[in-house]
Amino acid sequence: MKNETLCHPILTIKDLHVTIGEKKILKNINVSAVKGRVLGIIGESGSGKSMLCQAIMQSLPTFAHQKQGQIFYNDIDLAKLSNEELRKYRGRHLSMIMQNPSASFDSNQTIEMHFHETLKAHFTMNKKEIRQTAIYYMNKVNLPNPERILKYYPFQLSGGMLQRVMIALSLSMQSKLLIADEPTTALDTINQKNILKLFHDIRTETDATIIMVTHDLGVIAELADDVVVMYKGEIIEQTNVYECFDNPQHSYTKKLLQSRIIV
Ligand SMILES: Nc1ncnc2c1ncn2[C@@H]1O[C@H](COP(=O)(O)OP(=O)(O)OP(=O)(O)O)[C@@H](O)[C@H]1O
Repeated sequence: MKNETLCHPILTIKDLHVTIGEKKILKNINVSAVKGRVLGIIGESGSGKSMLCQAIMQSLPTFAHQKQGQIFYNDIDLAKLSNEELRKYRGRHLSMIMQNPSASFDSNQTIEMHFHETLKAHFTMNKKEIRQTAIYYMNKVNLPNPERILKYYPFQLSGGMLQRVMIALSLSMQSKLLIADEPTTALDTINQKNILKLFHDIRTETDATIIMVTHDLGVIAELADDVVVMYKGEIIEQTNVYECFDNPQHSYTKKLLQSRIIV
């Protein structure tokens, strides 16, 4: 576990409420992510984990509304920024690996064009450097023959390959805060292990902050420094990873941990 006394929050969410119609999806969310540490988010399906990630990115679906609250990235409230201002933060500062990669690719653009658009927006790189960077990160996520994949359109790749391209794209921006919403669900076991090793390396070798949403308590045990447990749109437990496993407070957290032992 990284030393928490040396670190300060890069992200602070205060009193966040999100609704869909009359339904309260996120209620009174207060949480911080500390620089250089991994915050794991766990909770049953539908508890609001993805909505929380999207609220942080200020990319909630149009039918969901942030009713209240502040989302500070350092001392900037992201919820107060215009779309144009947000564009400056997305990329080098904040990026998100989503559960469903196909939704975030443009089917009319090759993978190379996606890298080009993304990297050009955040770095001063020429075409050759963009290509080299893309190949470097595609190798990191274990994609075979990256040179060939660059020429492909998203629909020519399998879900697992597209997921890895998305991870490569996100990593290529070297964001200060990386949000990974169940990044390995579309992957087979070998690639899951490889991606988790990659997150492990980012955690130990850089001062990036990672928010990792997962159903897998093994991933939490392996990667997380801090843990948030969500239940029906609320945070019911927030602690460091050792306390979470050794001394869970909430009955739901205890149930989660017990189910892991039984399985
Ligand atoms: N497309 C949608 N239309 C209507 N309501 C939705 C939609 N997506 C999510 N919700 C509502 O938002 C709540 C939170 O959903 P969210 O996707 O954040 O849960 P989650 O914890 O990420 O679940 P999972 O682990 O299955 O991904 C859900 O219970 C649901 O009521």
